[in-house]
Amino acid sequence: MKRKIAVVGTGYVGLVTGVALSEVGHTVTCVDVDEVKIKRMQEGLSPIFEPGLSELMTKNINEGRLSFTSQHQEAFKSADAIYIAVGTPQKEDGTADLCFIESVAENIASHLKSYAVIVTKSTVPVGTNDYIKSFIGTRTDTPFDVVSNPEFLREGSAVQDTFHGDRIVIGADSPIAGDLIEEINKPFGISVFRTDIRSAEMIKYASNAFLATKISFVNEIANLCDKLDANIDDVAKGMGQDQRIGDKFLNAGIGYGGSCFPKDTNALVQIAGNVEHEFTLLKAVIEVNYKQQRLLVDKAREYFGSLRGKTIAMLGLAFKPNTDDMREAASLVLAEELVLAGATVVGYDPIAMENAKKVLPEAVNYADSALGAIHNADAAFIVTEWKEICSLTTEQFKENLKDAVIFDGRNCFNVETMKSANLDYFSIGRPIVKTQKEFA
Ligand SMILES: NC(=O)C1=CN([C@@H]2O[C@H](COP(=O)(O)OP(=O)(O)OC[C@H]3O[C@@H](n4cnc5c(N)ncnc54)[C@H](O)[C@@H]3O)[C@@H](O)[C@H]2O)C=CC1
Ligand SMILES: O=C(O)[C@H]1O[C@H](OP(=O)(O)OP(=O)(O)OC[C@H]2O[C@@H](n3ccc(=O)[nH]c3=O)[C@H](O)[C@@H]2O)[C@H](O)[C@@H](O)[C@@H]1O
Repeated sequence: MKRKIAVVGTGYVGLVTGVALSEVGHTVTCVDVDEVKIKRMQEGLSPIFEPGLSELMTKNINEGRLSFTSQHQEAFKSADAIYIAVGTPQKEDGTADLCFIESVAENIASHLKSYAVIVTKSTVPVGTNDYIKSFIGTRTDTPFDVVSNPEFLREGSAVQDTFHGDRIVIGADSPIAGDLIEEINKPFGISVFRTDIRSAEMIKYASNAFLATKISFVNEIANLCDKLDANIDDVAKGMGQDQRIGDKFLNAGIGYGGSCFPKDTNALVQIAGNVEHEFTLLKAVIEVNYKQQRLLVDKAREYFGSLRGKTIAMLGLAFKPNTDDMREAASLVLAEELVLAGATVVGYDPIAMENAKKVLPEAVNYADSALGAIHNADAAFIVTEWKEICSLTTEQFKENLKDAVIFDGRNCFNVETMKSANLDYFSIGRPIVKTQKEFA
């Protein structure tokens, strides 16, 4: 059955959710407090870069199933379900900031005129849905239910993940409300896991924390490989063939960034702290990632002796390929450290450049191509493994770089190829190729 749905918040999660729900036949109105964004979307323009999103958005607007408004009451009018997809950023102390959730709860309490299921897609600490329920319940007489439906999409493949996810988690204390959300999701054909609200909230944090743990673990193994002359490529392959471990999320590099792993791991440490549980393991995961994000600067400093006066080409600025999102990107940390060390930074990213200019240190310069960035630079830092960056050739590096040295934070290039091209090459947990200079 086709339903009428409101989606509150049109970021990576809200917009993709709204577009996907309209694509499977529901009538969706997305609401956001950002009027500039709403105007853009009303004109059929996506405010974010996400492969495949613009096309689906235009299609569903044209077919009359998808619309955008800045008025909550318009979106909520006769909605069967109201999806909350606003941000839950990190506060100074690491806890999740629920101010946007509260403001949506106020919006719902003021404008809810008929029964609706309120669906929380945002990542929220355990107990938040109970809070939303009592917050709204004490402010309106209109009946409603609350369901937790955490989101597992990844940026850069959000559309693909939404249509082909591994599972849909529905946490409901009211079976009727849970059934409605299951029915809404039926056209996706993805298996559904039903549980209670608090467990659903915990599944989201536990999943992100586990994936972050896998990354920090493999990075520590890579750091050991560096010291013991083993090769992380083969170590990860050998580990991954054990089905209990699995071969996904074992790519060593300069750590995890993005809008979720850093904030959600910090939030879970705080959530544990609130019930007097010291989450020692997760604290270590966070600490490992902190060091890992700075690793290329340490390696370059060791190589050159001092970075003062050196020009470093930073290739890739977004926190991962295929996104324009700069939140908690390793490039932020690296640029800051390089500038502090007296180096000149020339950045390049195929898509995230405009967003990068807003958040990277002012001293950073930009090139309009990868080749432009490495031209006359002393060294190249590979920060994000965009296809365009990984397909640079050894000839291009040699023709353009002054010192012909590459510090690869994403293990993009083949070690043997670098060796035969006579390039100095440092990656994470793989053999060093050093042909020209003595280590300082
Ligand atoms: N970005 C991601 O890949 C994923 C994010 N999540 C979670 O989903 C939630 C949303 O994340 P993003 O989409 O990245 O957020 P975002 O920050 O990109 O977008 C949030 C949007 O909500 C709007 N907003 C704030 N208050 C509002 C209100 N009262 N009414 C209407 N709109 C309002 C903002 O203007 C903004 O456009 C977070 O809890 C996040 O942890 C979960 C899975 C994946
Ligand atoms: O809650 C969220 O927001 C989302 O967080 C992550 O998705 P995302 O951050 O978009 O991207 P990932 O592909 O998970 O990458 C996160 C970071 O980990 C790094 N990473 C990933 C995998 C790997 O093997 N090694 C590694 O260093 C990436 O470079 C990136 O910086 C999760 O994968 C999603 O399931 C989840 O919904």
